[in-house]
Order: sequence, then C-alpha cells, then structure tokens
Amino acid sequence: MTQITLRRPDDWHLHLRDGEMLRAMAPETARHFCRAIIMPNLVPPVVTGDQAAAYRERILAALPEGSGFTPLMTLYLTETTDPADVAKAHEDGLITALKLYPAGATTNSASGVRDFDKVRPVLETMADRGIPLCVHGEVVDPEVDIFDREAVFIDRVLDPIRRSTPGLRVVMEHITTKDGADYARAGGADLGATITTHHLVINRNHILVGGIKPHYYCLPVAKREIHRQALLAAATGGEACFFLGTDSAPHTDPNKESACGCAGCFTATNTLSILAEVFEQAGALDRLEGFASLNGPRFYRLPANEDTLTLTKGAPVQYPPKIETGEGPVTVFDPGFPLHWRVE
Ligand SMILES: NC(=O)N[C@@H](CC(=O)O)C(=O)O
Ligand SMILES: [Zn+2]
Ligand SMILES: [Zn+2]
Repeated sequence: MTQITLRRPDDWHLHLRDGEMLRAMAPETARHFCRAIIMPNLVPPVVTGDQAAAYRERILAALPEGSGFTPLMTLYLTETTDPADVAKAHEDGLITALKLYPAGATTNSASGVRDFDKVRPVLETMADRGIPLCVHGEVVDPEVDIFDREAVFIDRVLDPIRRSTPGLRVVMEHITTKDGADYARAGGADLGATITTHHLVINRNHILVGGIKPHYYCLPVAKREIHRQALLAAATGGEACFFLGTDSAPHTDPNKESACGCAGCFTATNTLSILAEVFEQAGALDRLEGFASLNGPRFYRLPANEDTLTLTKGAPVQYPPKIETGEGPVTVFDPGFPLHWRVE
C-alpha cells in the first residue's frame, strides 16, 4: 500500500500552552487535526467556566486564517471546584471534560487533588450528566517507585473512585503500562484510554542508555519494552476503548536540557507520519483510522469528522527538528527511524 485515506483525526490529549507558545503551537496541531481536548494545566490553571471561555478565545485567535480547528475545552479539577459551575459550563457547550491531576504528579499540577473525598460532589454531578473525567493516573507517594506509579494508582485511586461513583465516565490519559491497558479493556463502555505517539516508540532504555535524553523524558515516564509492546498491541488491536491522545507537551529547549528538565515530549508536528510508520510495521495500517479518527469521537459521543486526510508513502519525510517560538525553540520528537508517510 502506498496511500491511505482516513477520516480527519482528532487529538484527545493536547497541551497548547498560552501566549507566545500558544501562537506557535496552535498551527502545528491545526494543520492535521480537526479537534483536540485542550489540557487546562496553565499557570494559573483553567479552573472555572469563565477561564475556559477566555482561554478558548485565545486559542481561536492563535489559529491560522480559515482554520476549521475546534478546541474542546476542559476544566482543571481542584478541591474547590464548584459543581454548579461545571454543570453550567457543560450545559453552555463550553467544556467537554474535566481533568484530574493528583497534586504534584506532573507539570503544573500543584493545584490538583489531594483529598479525593473533597471532589465527590463534582464527580457525582459529572456522572449524572455524562461529563468525562480525564485522569493523569500516577500516585505521588514518595515511597512508590516512579516506574510503579501508574499501576499503584489504578489499585489505590482509580478503581475505588470508579466503584464509588457508578456511571462516571473516565479516560485514563497517556497509559504507559500493560496494567493500564488491561484495566482499560476490562472497564466497559464508560472507560477509555488514550495512548501517546511517543509511548508507542520509546521504552525506558531510549531515555537512559548511552547518555540521558531529555527530549524523551515525559510523565508518566516510558516503561520497560514489555509495556511498550502492550501499548502497541492495544493501539493496533482495533479495540474501541483505545484512542490517540498525543500528549504533545512543548517545553523550550533550555527548560528540557537542564539539570532539572521539564517532563513532556513535543510530537504534534510529526505524529501522523510516526503513527503510520508504527502501524505499518505492526501490519495494522488499516487500523490507524480507528485509533486516530473513530474511537475517540465514539467515546466522547461526538460524530467522526466528515473530511479526510491522506498519507502517501515515499522518500523519507522532512520535518523541522525544532519549532521556533517567541519563548525559544522547541525540539520536535525524534522517533529514531526514518518516516516514509507524508501527510498530503
Ligand atoms: N506529559 C508530560 O510529561 N507533561 C505534561 C503534563 C502531563 O500531561 O502530565 C506537560 O504539561 O508538560
Ligand atoms: Zn499527564
Ligand atoms: Zn498531558
């Protein structure tokens, strides 16, 4: 096969940031994707409906002329989130989901949740109205090894929340383990999981062998090869609960290449070429559309996009190694192999 055409894909987990960074990043995603779930971990975070409305306007203003891109807004769940504000923002069509960050788990998560009992009323409201909860699933207990934090979160936090809030729709964001994939596929229609591009490509050796690679460092951190294989099987297996959320998370090079580098891989620019390569190698090119364009809308109860996107196979695709932004350069994720599928 030398050409494939899919429904236009969506990105169900994206960091666009704000200000100069947003201006540079909005076109990178809008070029290929129709919609994206916009993560709310700005500084300060997007907590209220009014803040989401204002952020949405800033995103729309950063899009290229004539872009049909739709940002799907989220609210950052805090211990003081008002259920009435959530209900109103959802009724107004302003927000699509809420995002749960355990306090301290990842970039800009200081306002996240420490005491899960405090968010119980919001979770009940969400369950009643079918508003999905997107979850960064890692415990922050310093006793728990960083490579075990996802699996421990499922047992200690996620499973109890789901049991005590029947009907709550949950997306396990950026799963990195076989444990995560197995839990997602056993969860029924109200549980989905996003998988990133980079976690299909790298394992923990890529970060650490032969010198530390700051541009491969993200959270949750990439795990052993058996886990990457499990994610690959999940993404390419045609199961409806798994869909693309790139977690494209730009940080400037000085912030990545530092004695205390930020977590996040920036993949918006070349994600579709990488995915086509990965799916082809897995003998599953025909399942790319399900993963990138159909399963996500189905979970979010939205129609699939009407227009299409075509990838053509040929000589290695050229993409910029860095995107220049008003805040500094951002390195584009290097999969470590040539990419042959070009987005037309
Ligand atoms: N994935 C990351 O490593 N970083 C994300 C935050 C997140 O999604 O956890 C970021 O905002 O930079
Ligand atoms: Zn996260
Ligand atoms: Zn993220």
